[in-house]
Amino acid sequence: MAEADKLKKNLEEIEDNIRTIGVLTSGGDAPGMNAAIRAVTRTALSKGLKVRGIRRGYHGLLREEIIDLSARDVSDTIQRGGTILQTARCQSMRTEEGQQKAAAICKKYGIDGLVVIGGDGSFAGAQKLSHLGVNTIGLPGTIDLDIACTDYTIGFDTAVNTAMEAIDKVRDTSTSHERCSIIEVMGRDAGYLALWCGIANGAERILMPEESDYDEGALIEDILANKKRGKKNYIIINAEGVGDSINLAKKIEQATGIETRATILGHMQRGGSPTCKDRVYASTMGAMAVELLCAGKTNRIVGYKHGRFVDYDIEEALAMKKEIPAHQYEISKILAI
Ligand SMILES: Nc1ncnc2c1ncn2[C@@H]1O[C@H](COP(=O)(O)OP(=O)(O)O)[C@@H](O)[C@H]1O
Ligand SMILES: O=P(O)(O)OC[C@H]1O[C@](O)(COP(=O)(O)O)[C@@H](O)[C@@H]1O
Ligand SMILES: [Mg+2]
Repeated sequence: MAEADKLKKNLEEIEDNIRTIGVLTSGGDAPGMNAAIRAVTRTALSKGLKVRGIRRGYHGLLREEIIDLSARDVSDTIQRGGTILQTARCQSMRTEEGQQKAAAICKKYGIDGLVVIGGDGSFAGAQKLSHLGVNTIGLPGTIDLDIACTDYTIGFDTAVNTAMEAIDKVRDTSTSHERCSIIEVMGRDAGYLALWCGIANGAERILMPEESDYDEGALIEDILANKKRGKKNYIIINAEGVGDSINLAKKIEQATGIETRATILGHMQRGGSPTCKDRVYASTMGAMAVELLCAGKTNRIVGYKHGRFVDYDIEEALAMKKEIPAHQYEISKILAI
């Protein structure tokens, strides 16, 4: 048999081995997750596979909250925020007992390939399942953009645009009253939303968890100097992980005499209809996850690096470190003069 025919036959055999694909969303929800679920479902169905949706992440898997998904079940979902499968955080999945139970449930329901849409924590769970014999592929789904192996995560584009539009509105009133405004964006451990909004909204100062030991005295000085330069407001974008925006506003007002208000954007950043980019990239990644499973791959994460969709070994991906791009942070400071 010619090499090409052998390869084709091998691939067909591997495809035959995967009969049922499961899909779940885990960790914080993110706009575009539905586009990914839809793409996983329809790509798998188009290959003659069965698709099972697992509700409420690993929590639902352990409770056997498993439903069949048809092409129609994912109709009218690509434009919707949130996740139609619901999501959860699940402590017992962190234990060996929980992981073994989860793998046994996958086997019970014939799930031989599983797509996990979530962040680093969710991938750690996927890795454990892969070691227990369930073929798993992770898709990066988080508004935080804090996954090292990829330049893109599902939901970031929508969330950052939502936050940017909200901050523009706060800026209008802040300028009218010549105030200092602190706007708190999400990001427990990650400053990407803050950095991008800081640049996009022309903020005077960006506070990120990665640079959390900022000098409060220097900040007060800068606010006063900014006023002397003739600027009509002072916008601070504060990432959730840095701390208490309301308290900081009080301190600034006391020290500078400038009226200061804090706005916490909160969960509105996680909702809403996904942008075109989130729909298209999430669809591409969802389809790719199924292709990888059918090619016999497991323990992989799909990423987008240097303009291409790629896949990485989960261990390798979780070991990568991601840093806030220093040059972008420097640019934000220069542009604030
Ligand atoms: N080390 C781990 N081993 C197994 N499962 C994990 C591990 N870390 C997290 N998980 C599972 O993944 C879920 C989501 O993780 P979390 O860190 O909250 O969100 P994200 O996936 O967005 O980073 C956790 O609630 C837990 O069920
Ligand atoms: O909704 P919760 O449970 O309060 O979590 C808030 C956290 O979730 C996020 O929105 C998303 O984080 P994950 O995607 O890692 O779950 C963070 O920005 C935020 O700090
Ligand atoms: Mg996370």
